[in-house]
Amino acid sequence: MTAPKVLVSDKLSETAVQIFRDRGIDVDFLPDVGKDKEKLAEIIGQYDGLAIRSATKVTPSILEHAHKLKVVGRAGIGTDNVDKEAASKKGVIVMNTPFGNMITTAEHAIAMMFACARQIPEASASTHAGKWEKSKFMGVELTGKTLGVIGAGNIGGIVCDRARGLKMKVVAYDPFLSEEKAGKMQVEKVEDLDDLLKRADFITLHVPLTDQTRNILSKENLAKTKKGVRIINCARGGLVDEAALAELIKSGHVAGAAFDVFAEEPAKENPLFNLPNVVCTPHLGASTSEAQENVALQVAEQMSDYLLTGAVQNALNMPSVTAEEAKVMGPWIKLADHLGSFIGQMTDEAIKAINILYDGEAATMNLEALNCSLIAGIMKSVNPEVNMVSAPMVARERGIKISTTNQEQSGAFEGYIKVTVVTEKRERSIAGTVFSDGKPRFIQIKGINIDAEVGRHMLYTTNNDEPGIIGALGHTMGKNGVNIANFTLGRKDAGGEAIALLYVDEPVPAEARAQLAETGLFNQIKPLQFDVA
Ligand SMILES: NC(=O)C1=CN([C@@H]2O[C@H](COP(=O)(O)OP(=O)(O)OC[C@H]3O[C@@H](n4cnc5c(N)ncnc54)[C@H](O)[C@@H]3O)[C@@H](O)[C@H]2O)C=CC1
Ligand SMILES: O=C(O)C(=O)COP(=O)(O)O
Repeated sequence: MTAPKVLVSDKLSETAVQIFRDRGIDVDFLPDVGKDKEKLAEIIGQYDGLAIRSATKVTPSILEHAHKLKVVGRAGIGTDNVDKEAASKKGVIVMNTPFGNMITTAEHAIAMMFACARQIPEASASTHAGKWEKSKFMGVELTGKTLGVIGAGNIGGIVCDRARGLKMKVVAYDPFLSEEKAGKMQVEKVEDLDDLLKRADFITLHVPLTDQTRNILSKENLAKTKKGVRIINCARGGLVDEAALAELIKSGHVAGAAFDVFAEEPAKENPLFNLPNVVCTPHLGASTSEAQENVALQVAEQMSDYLLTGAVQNALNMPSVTAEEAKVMGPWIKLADHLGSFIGQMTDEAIKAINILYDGEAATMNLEALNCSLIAGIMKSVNPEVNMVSAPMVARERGIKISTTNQEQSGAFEGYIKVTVVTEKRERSIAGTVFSDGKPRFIQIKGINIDAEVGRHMLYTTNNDEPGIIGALGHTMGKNGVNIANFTLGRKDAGGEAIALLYVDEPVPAEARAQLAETGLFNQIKPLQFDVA
């Protein structure tokens, strides 16, 4: 197997490069290429992985050129620079490092709050200029003031903790924050953003940029704030209406602002620039040596794990699979893919629903990952580009309802997976298990019990149970030079519906299938292919 190849297209710590190399991955460290979208589009086709920070924009047009790409790793938290929908469609996993820079960013928000409260940057510049303007820079204390935290997740939570240490009163607006957690954090949870806006002396933002949070501090909301408020944004540009804020600063309603992030970055011009008591930093929230080591190390480990073992951690568009799970579940993931593939190859009408039953051992596994594999197996027969990442989205787009049931061991097998697909015309089902040799087996088709090893090339036939079937199949394969590796038969009742599944060493040619059809013994003759590698 050739080594996977990764491109580092932003300024990551070289620790990442070392880790990729140590894990046997080819790596190109081109930290300026992320800013050059033409160059990135030109070279991205060579890479299995792309490691980025916030400068590289992973757009649909970049992804169009990313023919081999399997994973985008964000050494940091925010992934708003990655088009996750386009990546999912293309089957590319997007992962981030949700904890590596959270302390550093929270500390930056606190530093910005102090800087704004005491006008430190302007006072420093004035002192450097030899002006000694002692009376010009009158500040405010933080002790006893109310801090309004919008978004109390990882970073917001640390900011709350630090602010409590500074003896501030903290009110948090975060619909996903439980009363219990708020109680533990010693913050007051407000249900209504207006409540926070009216009461806060300082407001700090720590939400991701989404359709719900975009412009959360709109012109209208900014107007509801308390006179003399100071606003800190170390989360994302686009959360605050910068022009409206600039007007409120000029009018004296807002006493100051401290921004690390801007609607347009790199920010060369901005309505907030050069206003009194506005502190600006160039997206430095995560820029400490500690945080950069953390995120570089973590992203390189996560990407290497995925490329080398299939383990998935911190992905935004795929369920997590630990390295341990990847090892144990490997054969089951393969089985799920084969079951889906059987159904996909057999079905040529629109699928309405996929019902999946997990029994015994299978039910104890990471079912989300098994579902993804199974759905991918089904969808691949329509679109070979579909994989575990894109399959759920493709199924959703087609309006397919997916339901799963799990149950304790119910039969002779320690566990099995059964999938039933519902179309306009019929229901079709297949079940399979993994034997102790780690090989997936089909154990039931159409409710008929069988025991079939899965091969790259197979032939599936249905017939009425009558003499001559084995002979006809054996004779026809022999006549056409097709070697049979394994032959499985099953029937419902004597003389009733019967099936045969042949595992053959080469594809069964059309001529051989025509000869079988001519015998008049078969209701259905279907060549199948499975990805057994
Ligand atoms: N300036 C910088 O260099 C850095 C900025 N960031 C940014 O900081 C932000 C926060 O990151 P984390 O704390 O790690 O994220 P997180 O996911 O841990 O927390 C976000 C919180 O926002 C809450 N939330 C979501 N929608 C909301 C809404 N409509 N209203 C109120 N709350 C809502 C969520 O419930 C969650 O608790 C992100 O935008 C991230 O990109 C992160 C690292 C560095
Ligand atoms: O982690 C994040 O969300 C950040 O915004 C940090 O961005 P950066 O890696 O410093 O470009």
